Amino acid sequence: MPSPSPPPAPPVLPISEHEDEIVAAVDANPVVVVIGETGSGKSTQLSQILHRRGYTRRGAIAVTQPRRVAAVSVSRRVAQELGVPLGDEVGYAIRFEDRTSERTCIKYLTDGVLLRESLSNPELKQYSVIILDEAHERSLNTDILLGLMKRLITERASDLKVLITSATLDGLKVSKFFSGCPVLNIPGTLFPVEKFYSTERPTNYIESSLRTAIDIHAKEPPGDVLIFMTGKDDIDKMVSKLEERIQNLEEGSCMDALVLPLHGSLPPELQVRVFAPAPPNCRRFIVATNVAETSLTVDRVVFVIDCGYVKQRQYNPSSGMYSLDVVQISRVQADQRAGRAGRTRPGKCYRLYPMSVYEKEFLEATVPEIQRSSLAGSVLYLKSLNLPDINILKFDFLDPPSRKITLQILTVLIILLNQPESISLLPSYLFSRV
Ligand SMILES: Nc1ncnc2c1ncn2[C@@H]1O[C@H](COP(=O)(O)OP(=O)(O)OP(=O)(O)O)[C@@H](O)[C@H]1O
Repeated sequence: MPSPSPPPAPPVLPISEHEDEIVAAVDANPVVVVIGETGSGKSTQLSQILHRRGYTRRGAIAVTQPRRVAAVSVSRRVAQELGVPLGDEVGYAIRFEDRTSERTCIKYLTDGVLLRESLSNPELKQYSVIILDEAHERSLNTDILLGLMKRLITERASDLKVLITSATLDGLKVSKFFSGCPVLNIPGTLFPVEKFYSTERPTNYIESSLRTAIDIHAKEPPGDVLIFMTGKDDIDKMVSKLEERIQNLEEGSCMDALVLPLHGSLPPELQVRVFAPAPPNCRRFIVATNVAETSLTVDRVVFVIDCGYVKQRQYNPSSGMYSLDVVQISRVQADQRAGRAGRTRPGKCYRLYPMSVYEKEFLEATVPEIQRSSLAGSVLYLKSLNLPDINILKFDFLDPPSRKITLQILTVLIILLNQPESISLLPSYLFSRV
């Protein structure tokens, strides 16, 4: 049998050049915030650095990811770099799938899975280090984990280290939240990404993305294309139209092409197709939602097309309902999207909006989920997690809701539990946003 090919040599990434500084900060502090540009090596290298420097002797390292596909793909990459089988020293745990073993000392998991683990083991004693990666996404789960970490570092005084990492998080705010913990800024990316802007917002971003994709295919050298769409419907439309237009190109005028969708409701075995080797002389078009926005490295992606929109769940206080709306992305999201190119070679990002829109209309960062949710919903969610010894009124949020309203919500929820018919008598502000 042929012997397996040796694992690729780990790349020297900006973060690796700061190894001593990172380890010194972690040695000396219970919490450290690491801000590093996209592609600098936060997701794949921090866990390996701390493993190398002895932090897994007393427990495992947990690294949270906001999305399942990222937990799977990053753990696979780290296992490959360390030359170990996935599920052994390096593994992952996502909803419905646990690929870890007794030997696992670096575990990638979604923030939801870590929260569930904290129900059965409130002190999370199995971990010596917890890394909350991509914290800038500010999902409700991340915000709850930040509060839990604050409590844990007091309870587990000297035997737990927490790292909070992000490409763009407001480091000072998080540092203040954690009593002035150090913030390490790691400059540098591996490869440059050239950005191109449209002169105006397209009236139809699907059509505009299609034209850009075909243009790249016809004129640019080999390299895969990652196209950001807002949701499954857009993706399905885009995939079929793109396949049709590629077929209509003059035979022999372009290399072969393969179009692949990537979104959260795709079964895991179809999601991971984007990481499989491509057929030779073939350009792949990966049409994705924001699941491809953070932590993901798809080897050979050289071109990114960013429509500038995202589908976001938000609460509407006047109707008392949640809706999934297509909204403008934030600058942080735009930079994360551009950062998917230029990871393994120089890249290009086509932004289907003018630079002035990026600079003046996009929000700096995505509005935290807690501020897009109904306060009653968030309180109920926190209650439903059934976290031991949690007093919701005292729960430490990075952006805490008002104590007065939280108290009213709790009172109302207790009343509703006993008299559900009284809901129509309640003032609507109780169900408004945090
Ligand atoms: N699956 C992979 N195949 C090839 N190279 C990879 C892979 N995963 C990571 N890399 C290399 O490691 C680099 C760092 O990746 P990593 O995910 O650790 O960065 P990051 O700082 O967490 O980025 P981001 O904030 O954008 O997620 C990539 O830019 C790329 O060069």
